[in-house]
Amino acid sequence: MTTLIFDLDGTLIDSAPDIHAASNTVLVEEGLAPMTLAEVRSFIGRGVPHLVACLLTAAGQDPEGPRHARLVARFTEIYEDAVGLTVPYPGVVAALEALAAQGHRLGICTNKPLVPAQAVLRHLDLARFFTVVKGGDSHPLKKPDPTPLLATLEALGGGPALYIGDSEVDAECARRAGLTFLLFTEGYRKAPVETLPHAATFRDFAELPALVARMLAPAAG
Ligand SMILES: O=C(O)COP(=O)(O)O
Ligand SMILES: [Mg+2]
Repeated sequence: MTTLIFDLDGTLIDSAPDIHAASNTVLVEEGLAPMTLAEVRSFIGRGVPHLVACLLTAAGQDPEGPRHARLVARFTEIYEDAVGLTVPYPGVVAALEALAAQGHRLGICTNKPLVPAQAVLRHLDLARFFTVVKGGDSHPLKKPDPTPLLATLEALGGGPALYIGDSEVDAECARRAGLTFLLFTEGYRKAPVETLPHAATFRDFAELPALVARMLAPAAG
């Protein structure tokens, strides 16, 4: 048994369509042009203030101007329970069931704010798997700072742990926290796999229970 901590957006769930829709609502309300799903997806991973700064920059606006705080507030309001377009990646539920049945303690450390993170976990019936969920606003610093990941681990009781995520931010956070990192390759990562520090990769959640078992097995020989 060990502690397994998961990232959320781009790892357990494909939430980009809801984040895209909320982004375009705030852009259009501001008189700015809507953006494509691919563009908005590339802005996900460092929390809402960063996402909004990217939206403003891409729209040719000052990312630090007075609009920033207004758009963060409006995005937060719209996105609080925007769950209708979000789905778990294939195989996620079965993998979590298998890992929970093996007695692993499961938690989440995401840069998504806590309220929408909990809303989407409830909506997709995933909340039952996780005893601890930390959001991007649960601590003063966000990933890649190691503080939220270490706080998640501590809340889960400490001990040996793996962090499972999809992005540069997660890889860097795990490295700084001293946790073994497993990279899900089908999420929102922008850099090539080989440029991210990681212990192993997987592209299908059906592979994860066996991969976790391999990572925890005492080294052969
Ligand atoms: O909401 C974000 O920007 C990222 O969320 P994640 O940390 O779950 O990938
Ligand atoms: Mg992610």
